[in-house]
Amino acid sequence: MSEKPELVPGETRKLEVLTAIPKNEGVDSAVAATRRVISALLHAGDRTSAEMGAVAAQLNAIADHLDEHNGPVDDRLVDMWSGEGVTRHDPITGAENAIAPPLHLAGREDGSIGGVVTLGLPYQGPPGHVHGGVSAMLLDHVLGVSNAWAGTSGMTARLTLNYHRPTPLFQELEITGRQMKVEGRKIWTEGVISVDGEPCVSAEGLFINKQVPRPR
Ligand SMILES: CCCCCCCCCCCC(=O)SCCNC(=O)CCNC(=O)[C@H](O)C(C)(C)COP(=O)(O)OP(=O)(O)OC[C@H]1O[C@@H](n2cnc3c(N)ncnc32)[C@H](O)[C@@H]1OP(=O)(O)O
Repeated sequence: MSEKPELVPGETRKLEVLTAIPKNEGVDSAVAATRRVISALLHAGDRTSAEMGAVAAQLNAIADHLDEHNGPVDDRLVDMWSGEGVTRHDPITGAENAIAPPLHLAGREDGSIGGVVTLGLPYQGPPGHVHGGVSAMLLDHVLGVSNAWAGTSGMTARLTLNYHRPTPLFQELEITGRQMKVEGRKIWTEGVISVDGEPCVSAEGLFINKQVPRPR
């Protein structure tokens, strides 16, 4: 992940994609297929007429095949962190991560960032609505990327969530974030998840300017 230099007064940035663009080949295409499987399994449940024993055998065969060709996890960690720019593996935006919805984010000239995402059954909490922990995960990440976009990043020290109304599944959610203030090592950042312009969840984060070293 590259850090952007601080904006000087009067400087603006063009809109910029801040998340990995999924490819229709390689691991990205397999991950996209896996997301379909996760969703379809949850949709199926135990009342399905599908033969789940056969499904489990097929999926285990795929996992065995991948395990046979995978190297040590330490090497993979180095590989994950070797590039500059956006991450491809995180659980919110990662094109290589099947648990990521995935959310796509872009930086805006006014210093904020934003993106849209529609969440399905794997992210359900209350009936037909998004799990509160999932909203917190999305907002933590969006606040973190907002800091990267603003040029001063840190680790989450405190995240305060306000849940204003239930967040619906199967509807387009807009998620925005903005760095508000930096004082010494302390960074204050805010974000919101909205539907049809109405806020569902808002977040205030305190981040501390500290970086965990990359694996080498
Ligand atoms: C483009 C793509 C990019 C891609 C960008 C990808 C973005 C990913 C974003 C994900 C963000 C995460 O999930 S990060 C992972 C989740 N977070 C963590 O695991 C953090 C775990 N906690 C820690 O490591 C530590 O506690 C830190 C780093 C937060 C702080 O430790 P430290 O560095 O030793 O600092 P410390 O001296 O304790 O505190 C410094 C000052 O902050 C205050 N402070 C510290 N913690 C708190 C707190 N919880 N609430 C209030 N105040 C606090 C202290 O009182 C002190 O104030 P004063 O005395 O100076 O006034």
